[in-house]
Amino acid sequence: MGLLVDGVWHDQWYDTKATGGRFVRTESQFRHWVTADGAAGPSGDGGFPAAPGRYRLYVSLACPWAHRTLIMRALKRLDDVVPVSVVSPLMGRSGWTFDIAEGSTGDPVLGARTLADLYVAAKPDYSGRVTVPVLWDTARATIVNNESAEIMRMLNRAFDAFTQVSDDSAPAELRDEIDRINAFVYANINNGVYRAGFATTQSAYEEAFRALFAALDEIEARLATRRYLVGDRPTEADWRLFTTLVRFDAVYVGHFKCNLRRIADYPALSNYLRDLYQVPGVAGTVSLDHIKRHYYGSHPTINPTGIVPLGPELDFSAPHDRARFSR
Ligand SMILES: N[C@@H](CCC(=O)N[C@@H](CS)C(=O)NCC(=O)O)C(=O)O
Repeated sequence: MGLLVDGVWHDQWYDTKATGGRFVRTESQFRHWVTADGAAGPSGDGGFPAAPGRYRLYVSLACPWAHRTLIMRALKRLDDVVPVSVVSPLMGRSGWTFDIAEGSTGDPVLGARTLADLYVAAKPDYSGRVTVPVLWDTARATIVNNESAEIMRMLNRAFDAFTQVSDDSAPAELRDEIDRINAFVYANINNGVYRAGFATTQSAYEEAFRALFAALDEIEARLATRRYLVGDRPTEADWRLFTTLVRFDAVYVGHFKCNLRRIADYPALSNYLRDLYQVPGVAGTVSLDHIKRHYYGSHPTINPTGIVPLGPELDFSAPHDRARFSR
């Protein structure tokens, strides 16, 4: 694990000293948008028109943020339109790599050895973290965007001319409600598990842990009376929650010490998780192998032996009770 300073790689762990042991996630820096016609989006510059095969998505199958973009690509059936490269699950001293022997698909575009090579190719003096997901533009040889929330919204609509799937997972009339739930889920659950797991003081851990389980209780209550978080079809809000839930019992309970309850102990959340998993296309985006190998193998300050636990037994394909809610 490390970061780039003026384009040079430095191998160092997160610095939590300045923040009282709290893990604070940094802002993504590449914020251009692919749009249907190449006009500028909500941030960054224009000049990135949607086109089949032009943009490549770089993901880790382990990473919950990258995972949400991969789900959107699967739901919109953009597999041939936006090709994907998968990094190796292990994030070691060189950060994310394209080590094929370790499970990466490699990088056919630049023949890069590490993800940092892509960041430097896009911006030779880049300073900051080298994170997945990355949306790369092969025409301009640069990073369009490295913020998963925004890449999700691009995949949701910008490529509609090249897919049969016109579904909108963030429809305008539900947008305010989706944004409200997303903010709550992000702060307390998606990022909450990391704030618990990467805390370096007891009080920072306890603060994150309490907020996490209070939020899960609140979402459990909401999902006891409705099939999805917002509206009567799965929306972006559900997919953003899903990527944390699907990792929870395998990784966050043990590795990140989020062990008050498992998702399996929540009746509504566990059925909801299976319901979403069984949506066509979604199961193919879930790799518990990459997920477990990444977390247990890449954080030596938390798990120095790197031993990957064999359990728990999980079956997301088992029947669920969610069809009782009318659509
Ligand atoms: N805000 C970013 C966060 C992405 C992120 O933090 N990804 C993690 C993997 S789960 C990463 O690449 N971390 C490497 C690092 O922090 O050095 C997004 O949602 O796209």
